[in-house]
Amino acid sequence: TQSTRPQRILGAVQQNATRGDPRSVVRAIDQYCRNQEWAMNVGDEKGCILDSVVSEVNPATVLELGTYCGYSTVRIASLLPPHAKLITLEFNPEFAVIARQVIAWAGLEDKIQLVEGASGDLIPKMKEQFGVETFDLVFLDHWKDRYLPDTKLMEECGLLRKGSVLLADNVICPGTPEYLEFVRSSPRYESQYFKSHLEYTKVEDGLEKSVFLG
Ligand SMILES: Nc1ncnc2c1ncn2CCCCCNC(=O)c1cc(-c2ccc(F)cc2)cc(O)c1O
Ligand SMILES: [Mg+2]
Repeated sequence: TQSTRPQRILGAVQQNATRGDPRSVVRAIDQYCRNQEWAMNVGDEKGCILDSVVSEVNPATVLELGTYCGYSTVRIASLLPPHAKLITLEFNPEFAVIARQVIAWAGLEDKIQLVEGASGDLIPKMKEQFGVETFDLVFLDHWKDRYLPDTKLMEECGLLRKGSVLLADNVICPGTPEYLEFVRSSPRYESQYFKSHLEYTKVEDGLEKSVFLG
């Protein structure tokens, strides 16, 4: 039977990456997606910007919206301090099955909790079900029309504190116009655009970093 793209990405990891070596997992996925077939990972160019923001924030708690195959999940978790935790939400069960195996190959199961479900349903349950107070860093990489409603939802649920950092992928391509307008005009956020390119292409895209001011 025909394999799926996420299954082929997992195969590339298992063939080319070293178990327990997260950076080799990231490299294997980038090489596969650049040379064999495109996939919607944040990729190596935007990934370097992601790395610098993660290192700067040095977060104890991270929320990722949209896991896909776990590329950015592994990339972020590989930079976290010892007791830090990353919760990643994935809607698609097929993607979740693959992401769990990619995360296991990287040896990062202890830092990462993958939860299946829609962000709009799970965000209000974060405190009671996952014992989270607030998130130091949120990486938004899910449905582009959910970035704004979910940001408002996180505020309402008390999941953001003064200084929490939101980092949003794809603010140009596919684009998140309502979200951009909101974080750039709201007095409660300090935003900065990092110009880059859509993963594995020359098309413009970028990351928007927004600090919640409380
Ligand atoms: N827990 C949850 N709650 C809600 N939605 C949830 C979810 N978990 C998952 N999803 C649903 C996310 C579906 C994938 C989102 N990402 C994207 O749609 C995406 C698309 C492109 C792209 C660009 C140019 C093109 F020509 C084609 C595609 C690039 C990217 O970097 C992207 O991240
Ligand atoms: Mg993306």
